[in-house]
Amino acid sequence: MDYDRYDRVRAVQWRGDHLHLLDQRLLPQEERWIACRDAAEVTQAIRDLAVRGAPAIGIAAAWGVVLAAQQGRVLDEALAMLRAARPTAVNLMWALDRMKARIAAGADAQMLEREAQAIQDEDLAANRRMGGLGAALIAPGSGVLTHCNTGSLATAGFGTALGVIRAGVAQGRIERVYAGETRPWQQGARLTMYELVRDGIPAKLIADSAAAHLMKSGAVQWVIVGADRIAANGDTANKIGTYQLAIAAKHHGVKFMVAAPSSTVDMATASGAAIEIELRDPTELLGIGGRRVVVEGAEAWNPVFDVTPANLIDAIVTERGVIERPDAAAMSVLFGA
Ligand SMILES: CSC[C@H]1O[C@H](OP(=O)(O)O)[C@H](O)[C@@H]1O
Repeated sequence: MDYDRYDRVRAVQWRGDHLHLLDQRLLPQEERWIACRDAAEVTQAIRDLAVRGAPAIGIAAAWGVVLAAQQGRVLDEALAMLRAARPTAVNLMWALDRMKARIAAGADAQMLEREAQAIQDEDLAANRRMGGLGAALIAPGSGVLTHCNTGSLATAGFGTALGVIRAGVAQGRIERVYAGETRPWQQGARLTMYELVRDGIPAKLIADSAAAHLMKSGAVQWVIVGADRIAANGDTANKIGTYQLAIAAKHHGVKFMVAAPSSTVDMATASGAAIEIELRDPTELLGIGGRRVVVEGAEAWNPVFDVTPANLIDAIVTERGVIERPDAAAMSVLFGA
């Protein structure tokens, strides 16, 4: 199926001697691009969420290694700096481990450039494949709710959960799309709605706190989300708020789908209990759009991911295939023990 009309944003662009990033902190009000010219600048862009989204940060980090190689930097230091940029999305570590293996095999800067390009190209192909596999699970006439941003801005293009939604709309299976605003950083309000409006896909933004009420209304049959790390038993770390969506979905008989490439699967982590949850600066919670809304002197707790247990997930969709009712045994069939 031709999805090209749905896939025009490329937020991470390699330019031969620098990485060109669409600064996601400013969207949708401003489309500003930044140039990262060394591994330190790539690390800062990841840490500051100028580039974000599990696959996208892995891809950006891979290009950061290429810059370090081109500049004759100590590659182990560049790898360690990039790896420490954010703790939860395993795609970051997966991409860096893949670059490290090429370095250990004697790859020069040109060979590392080809490896980084392969990582980016494989992600786009995986998303296109996942879109079709996930959409096939959705009955015609369905409504879906998604959370955070899992589209072209979070990946090499097309998206993971948003890729399933794009494919489901293109196939006429999805009739209603709802996006949660996703406090505090508003990936849903600012980024997912930006992508859907550009695609011409009708969608309604909802407050995070309206999700259970929406499910109770019968308007949605699936909650479809991305992932930052899927443990060996299927427990899934994703944007904060995902866990409570899964609880509400179970209560209301709404199915719950996780869509993620195999680079998000971490078979070395036995369960969600072992996944490090990133805590970000509490000031991100004390304001909105850069304007403080909470009284001075107030404190905040700002975990930006949570873990949804596998028993609340109906399907994990990857480019290798679909795992329905995920558990350790089912995960090992596709990803090995
Ligand atoms: C396509 S996975 C995107 C994944 O990453 C997001 O987190 P962040 O915006 O903080 O990088 C969120 O968890 C999404 O599901």
